[in-house]
Amino acid sequence: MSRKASDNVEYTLRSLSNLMGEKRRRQADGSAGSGAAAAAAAGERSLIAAESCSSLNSAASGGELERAARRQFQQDETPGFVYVVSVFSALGGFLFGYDTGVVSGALLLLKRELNLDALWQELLVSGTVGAAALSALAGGVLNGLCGRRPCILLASGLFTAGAGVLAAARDKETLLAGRVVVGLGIGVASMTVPVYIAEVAPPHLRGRLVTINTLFITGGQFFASVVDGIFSYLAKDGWRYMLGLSAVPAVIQFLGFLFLPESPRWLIQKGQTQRARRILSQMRGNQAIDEEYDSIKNNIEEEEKEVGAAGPVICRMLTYPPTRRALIVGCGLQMFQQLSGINTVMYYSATILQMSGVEDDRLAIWLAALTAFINFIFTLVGVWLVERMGRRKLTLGSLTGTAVALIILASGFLLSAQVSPRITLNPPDPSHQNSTCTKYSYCNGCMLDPDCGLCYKLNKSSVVESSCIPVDKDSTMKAAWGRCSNETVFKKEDLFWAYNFCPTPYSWTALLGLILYLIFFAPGMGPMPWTVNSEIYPLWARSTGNACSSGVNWVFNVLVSLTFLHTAEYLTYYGAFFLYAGFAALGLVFIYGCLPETKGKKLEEIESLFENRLCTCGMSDSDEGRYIEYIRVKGSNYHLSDNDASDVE
Ligand SMILES: O[C@H]1[C@H](O)[C@@H](O)[C@H](O)[C@@H](O)[C@H]1O
Repeated sequence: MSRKASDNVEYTLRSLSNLMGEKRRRQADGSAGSGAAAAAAAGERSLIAAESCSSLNSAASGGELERAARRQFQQDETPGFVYVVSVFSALGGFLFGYDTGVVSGALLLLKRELNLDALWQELLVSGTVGAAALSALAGGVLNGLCGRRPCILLASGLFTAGAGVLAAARDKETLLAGRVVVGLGIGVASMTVPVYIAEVAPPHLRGRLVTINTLFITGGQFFASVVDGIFSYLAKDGWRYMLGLSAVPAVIQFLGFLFLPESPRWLIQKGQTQRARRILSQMRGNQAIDEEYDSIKNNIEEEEKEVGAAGPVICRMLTYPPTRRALIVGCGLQMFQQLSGINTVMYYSATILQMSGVEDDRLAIWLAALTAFINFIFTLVGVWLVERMGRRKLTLGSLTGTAVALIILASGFLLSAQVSPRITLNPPDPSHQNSTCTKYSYCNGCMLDPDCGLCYKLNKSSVVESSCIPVDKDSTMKAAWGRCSNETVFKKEDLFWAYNFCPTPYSWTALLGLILYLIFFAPGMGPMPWTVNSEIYPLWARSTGNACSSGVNWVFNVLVSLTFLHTAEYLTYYGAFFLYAGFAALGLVFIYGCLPETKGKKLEEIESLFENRLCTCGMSDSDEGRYIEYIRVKGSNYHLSDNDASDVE
């Protein structure tokens, strides 16, 4: 991906002015009296400035300078080191995705082996997410005090220790301790990695490199679902492999980061300027770093003068309007990411697939891996699009599609509920326990009750002889008693068992909604909240800003996942998905009004985008639609889309 030198022509000042001279002669021959002719009377330096100005304005004749400058630019290779550093840090994203994704498969085995009740299953899932929320918040202070590198080392240490504890656990209490340790690692990694990558990346690649971190998150989730699928065949101790495997990338990251450098921006802030310069030039290869270095340094000095250094950072952020606005935008983005229901959709993908006619549990697990794969592949599309479309357009387009997909998904559930099969048989309970299952007259009620399932026959695709029966405590694939209690027997007798879904002719609508949801969500709403947050805060507020917004992400993650089943009970499935569609629509209004474009800008320039009132921030993207490229001509910086080339020397 590094920029390859297209040819080896060295464009010096002389060759550029020769180019200018030639063009001037041609212009004088053709039409006299151009603005360039006037500039010809002035010295060589101003001549070049005026010439290049007019040459860039004229699409027909300005091509030479632009091409020359572009060729010079192309010789500035982005060193592979930046990619190495980004990939090693993004392993934190991989572990975030893996550890949050793997638990659903592990629980299937654990609940049988360790006899886990619903409360313990819940604790093992939300213990991690809750710990992540807390440590993301604490990570802000750590990042500010100790730097990005020690935080990444700490996160990989926690991931390794957690994986070890989980793989060796003998009881549920130890498992919970391991999950909490892993959660602490996830929280620190989720807020540090995007910040670190944004701080080492050159501006034209920043969006892409930070988005790679989310690609690794979804990659981790996909890998986890494959591991779950494979080890689900191993009834004894399969969960130990599932939970312990994450130690491998964690150790790799830890070892790698022993040799990788600290963020140069953090070092400059702490006054370690020599080290910062050395690392910055390592990251920029053959490009001059003076301008970037000075701009970071001046920016820090100005920030200190403007905002002062007294008081806790969060108070200074809240009382200084540009950072307050940035914080609202950053936290809002993370909140709407979770409120549009990604984790519910992912978690319930197996159910949605079952609704659409996939009856085998194991097949549903593999199809859930397919869902995670779609999420991963379309995040890759986001990596490709982010520097082309920019953050704002990508997020707006993605959320619009997500809202439409949620409406389709909800309609699928609604249609299915409306044609929900009637319950026609009510066999007596042989155990004489009063189960709630007998009270339902339609499959829809039976499906929403986690204790019941539907046993039925099919007569040419219509459901007949249906009964709502308690589900077996050890396996959701069969009933506790009656016609559907013995899998091998009932399958031979053409009986079917539906747990968590109702067989209806409209189930494909929900499947269509699910696929569209992932296609639209993954390239934009998945990665952009992380990418944008890594860019919008000035250096003094970056750690705290990212800590708060990551904390918001995790808090809403827990809220949405924990409330889904209750929401579905009160509002039914379609009600829940319509609710998420409503949140997505609100998110659209928020993003349209408040999210400015940050593409191509230096981190130090971004603060100025938040100088206007919040609701007008979204309008301040004057560069939207323009392709910005900084090129260096003999050590100076030149902006191809600027008309003023007076700094070309
Ligand atoms: O950006 C990520 C990604 O979209 C994941 O798929 C999701 O599980 C996370 O919650 C989210 O923060």
